Amino acid sequence: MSHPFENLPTTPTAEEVVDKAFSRATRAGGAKEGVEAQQSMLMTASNIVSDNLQNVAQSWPTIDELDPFYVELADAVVGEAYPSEDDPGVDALKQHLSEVSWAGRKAKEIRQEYEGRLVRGDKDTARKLRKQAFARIADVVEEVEGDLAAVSTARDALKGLPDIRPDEPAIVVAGYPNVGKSSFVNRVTRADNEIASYPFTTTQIRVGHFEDQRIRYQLVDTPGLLDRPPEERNEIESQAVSALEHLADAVLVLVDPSEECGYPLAQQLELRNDIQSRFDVPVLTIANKSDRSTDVEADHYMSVTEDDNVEGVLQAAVDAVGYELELPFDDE
Ligand SMILES: Nc1nc2c(ncn2[C@@H]2O[C@H](COP(=O)(O)OP(=O)(O)OP(=O)(O)O)[C@@H](O)[C@H]2O)c(=O)[nH]1
Repeated sequence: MSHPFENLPTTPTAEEVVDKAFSRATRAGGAKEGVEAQQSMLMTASNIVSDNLQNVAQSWPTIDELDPFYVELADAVVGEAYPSEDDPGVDALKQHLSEVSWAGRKAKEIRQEYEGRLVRGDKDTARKLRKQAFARIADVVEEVEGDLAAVSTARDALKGLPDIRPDEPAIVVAGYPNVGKSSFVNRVTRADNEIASYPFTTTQIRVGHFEDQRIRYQLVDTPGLLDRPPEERNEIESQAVSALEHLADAVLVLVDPSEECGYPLAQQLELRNDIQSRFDVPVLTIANKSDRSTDVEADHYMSVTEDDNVEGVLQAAVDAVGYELELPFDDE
């Protein structure tokens, strides 16, 4: 499994749950007669409803136990998927899941309540009571119709998350549009279609991979997130940036001193300063397009299109990550 939401099963609709429960119940009842037939129908319908609804809730990971990167990212993704809720995000999702679970338990309770009464009556009374119980079970499922739909929406949105792993070293690439971020990522990650994109609000998260000393590194490009001043990010985008803070082991801020990208260098460096103050990991300033200009003080210079020092920058990024990962051992 590559991320905790990848294998979530499809969420049934309320109608599907009810249809399945009652059609199976009819079949089960057909095999028996009299009061027994009614008992069997009730039991089947109630079991199917409670199993299906409780499965919905149980198929989800316990969100609070996930890596904070996933919690933040899920919060942003679900927030985006629930535009009309007062308090969108994973808290709303948790609430929907708990309603669905409640309905599953309630279906069981209704069966228990009617079971005893069914045996005591004659055939006609049993039939009447069974119908009553069915109506109540159907009502309960209908009550969580919206919750099931919301769970389904969240599931679909989260299933498409890119394969980003918080337990693998991650180098985040930042910088204004057109400074050369995607040229860099494409240049250094293996070309075998490894770049996975995830459309996210107005933006994407792109992940590519490379290996160094048998360690797999993730190179995360975030066009639309870390490519403009923080005040221009909406709430959901800011949250996605918080997720990246949990993920990043190093950040490469690409700047284009030639200003061919269309943004003044001073503005690009301001973004770098903001990222530096926000991220708690090494942040390297990489001046790209060195074939055009080197007119800035940077940690490294490179030109992606000329292939100049691209490998050197990658090595510097790996070294920065290594420095981060080894820190705890240095304290001993
Ligand atoms: N001369 C020169 N041009 C470069 C260099 N690196 C990238 N470019 C050009 O700059 C333009 C933008 O590069 P991209 O890689 O698309 O930039 P980006 O930062 O990913 O842009 P967004 O995807 O919009 O965020 C392209 O036309 C590249 O060919 C370089 O080192 N030198």
